[in-house]
Formats: sequence, structure tokens, C-alpha cells
Amino acid sequence: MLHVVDEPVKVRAPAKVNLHLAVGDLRDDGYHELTTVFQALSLYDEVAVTRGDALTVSVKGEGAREVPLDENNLVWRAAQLMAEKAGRSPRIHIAIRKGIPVAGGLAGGSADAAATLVALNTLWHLELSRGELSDLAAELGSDVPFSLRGGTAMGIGRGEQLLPVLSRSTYHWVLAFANGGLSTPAVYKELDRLRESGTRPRLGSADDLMHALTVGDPDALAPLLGNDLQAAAISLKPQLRRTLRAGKDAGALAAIVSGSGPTCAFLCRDAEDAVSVGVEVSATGVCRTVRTATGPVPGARVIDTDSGPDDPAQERAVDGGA
Ligand SMILES: C[C@](O)(CO)[C@H](O)COP(=O)(O)OP(=O)(O)OC[C@H]1O[C@@H](n2ccc(N)nc2=O)[C@H](O)[C@@H]1O
Ligand SMILES: Nc1ncnc2c1ncn2[C@@H]1O[C@H](COP(=O)(O)OP(=O)(O)OP(=O)(O)O)[C@@H](O)[C@H]1O
Repeated sequence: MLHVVDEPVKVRAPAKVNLHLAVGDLRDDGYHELTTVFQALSLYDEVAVTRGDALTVSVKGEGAREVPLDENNLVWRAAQLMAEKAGRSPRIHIAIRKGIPVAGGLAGGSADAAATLVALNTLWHLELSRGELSDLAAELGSDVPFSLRGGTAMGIGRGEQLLPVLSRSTYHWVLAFANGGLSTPAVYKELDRLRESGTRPRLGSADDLMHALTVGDPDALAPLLGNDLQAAAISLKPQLRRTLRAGKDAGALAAIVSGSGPTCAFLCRDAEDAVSVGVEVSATGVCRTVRTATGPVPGARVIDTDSGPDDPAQERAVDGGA
């Protein structure tokens, strides 16, 4: 699709949940060896890129005040990386509309970075392949290649090397956003500390979970969800226990911390159950707000200007939200 020069290129990128997150040993480079299964969710950030005089960033939406507007923003680094690759200067404005909570364990910053790569590939007519974009994505962060790809995929290495996963059917989720975020490095560090101070069980192989995904039955998938970072996230934010319990009590099939937390994700049997779980969790007051989402959905994609996170079919707040 050829874009008119001054028209913004808008890209929408999804949040993720780790259905399985097995954390191995700490490597010499400071990262942990992972075996993870990602699923992309219908909760989105939107990034609009236009030509400008200099590289500038603006942010609005969910948690916007906590997001840096300088080189500490992942989109800034994504723009610089693309500019280097293209041999040009990044004279652009990047407008981010956040639907994904900041530092929530849902890969919001990674979504924005992936969206920026896709947007600049279009704006500058670079025609980089998905593979080339994925290599650049891996330089920006471990979750960024998955934000680009979406769907359901296994991540190995530090999570950046993706392998295909066969997945049937659509899953229905409730996401409970917490007050405040958790720092990803701090959660990994806490897991190391917990492991040093006692034997903690480690998640086994993802084989059974992968089989359940090929069948597509949420009841079979639910008991197989697992996250080695969950204990560490709870250790840093003990109130997450109550949130997880509220999801189970409300009738969710499973309740897990998403990635490094503190967002909790509740797997539900169908769309109707998701709404009732969301309403009930919201009424308990254990979290800041509640959203329903489905997965898997595609990764970062250029969108038409008249659709996006406000599209009620894509992201819904649960009525009666806290
Ligand atoms: C928790 C997850 O979201 C699960 O998918 C990811 O592992 C985190 O991915 P991310 O936010 O893209 O993380 P990065 O920006 O690559 O790394 C941030 C920090 O998290 C820790 N980190 C991250 C990935 C990994 N495999 N091992 C780690 O120990 C390291 O301290 C690293 O310095
Ligand atoms: N575009 C961005 N959106 C949100 N936070 C950003 C962005 N760029 C940089 N940051 C910084 O990165 C930190 C982590 O943000 P992010 O929302 O990506 O966390 P997360 O969802 O927990 O990440 P992950 O699930 O990949 O570990 C924030 O506290 C913020 O300071």
C-alpha cells in the first residue's frame, strides 16, 4: 500500500500473555534462558508516524504520564535503528496511543517498538522483509520479535528466537490491571533470590500445553498454564494473591500473572463467561481496572485511520469497572 507523504502511517500492535514461561539459568550476559509460549491479545497500542523536523515522541492514553518521551522510549531506539539501517536521519514524529498498561507484564513498550519498525518500513518504503524486521526487533528487546509476529509462538533463547506453534480456536481472557507496575529486571532478580534461598519447583516442558493448543479446548489448556515469574511477582506485590483468587472465585478456568506482572490474566470458557468474570472481579475491588480480550490476534500491522483501540469490537472495558 503506497501512503501519501504527509498522511500518518498508523500501526496497531497487540499485548501478549505468556501461556507457559519457564525460566532457566541466568546467563553470563545477564539474561535468563527461557522456554516460553506467547499468545497475542486483542488489547492494543497504536503508533502513528509522520514526517517532521526532528525525532519527537508524544504519548496519550493508559499510563501515558509514566512513559518517557526521549531516548529512553523504546520507539525512539526503534526509529534510530531503522534510520541507521536505511542510511537516513529519523526526522519523524511518533504519536503513541496506549491501551496496554505501562510496566504491566503485557509487553506494551515492545508493542510500540514493533509498531514503529512496521510504520517506518512503510513510511520510508524500505521493503524490509518480516525476517529483517525481526532481527532488528531482537536488538530492541526480548519480547519485540513476538510483538511483531503475534499469533501464538514459542520463544527460546532469551525469548527472542521464535518457533511456530499450532493453535486452534480463540481463547477468552479477562485482564486485571494493577495499581502501579513491576520492573521486569527486578522480577527476574527476585526469582534468582528466591531460587538461591531455597529449592523452588521449576516449570516442566511445554509439550502438554502445545498439545492442548492443537485441540483448542480451554478446559484442557487451563491447568497447563504456568509462569515461573509468578512467585517472584507475588513476592514483590503480595496483593496479587488476592487478585488471582478473585479470578478463580469468579469462575475463571485459570488465573495467572502475565509475564513479569503485575497484570493478572484469567482464562475463561467463552465470551459470556469472560464478561461475568470481569464484572465480578471488578466488583471485588482487588485491581485498578478490568478488560476482556481474546487471543490469538496478529502482530504489529498497518491499520486504516478509522479503526484502532477505540474500536469496541477490539477492546472492551467491563461495565462496572473499578
Ligand atoms: C518477562 C517477559 O516479558 C516474558 O516474555 C520477557 O522475558 C521480558 O522481555 P523484555 O521486557 O523485552 O526484556 P528485555 O528488555 O529484553 O530485558 C530487560 C531485562 O529483563 C531481564 N531478562 C529479560 C529477558 C530474559 N530472557 N531474561 C532476563 O533476565 C534482564 O534483567 C534484562 O536486562
Ligand atoms: N513505549 C513505551 N511504553 C511504555 N513504557 C516504555 C516505553 N518505552 C520505554 N518504556 C519504559 O519501559 C518500562 C517498561 O514498560 P513496558 O510497558 O514495556 O513493561 P512491560 O509490559 O512489563 O514489559 P514486558 O512485558 O515486555 O516485560 C516502563 O516503566 C517505561 O519507563
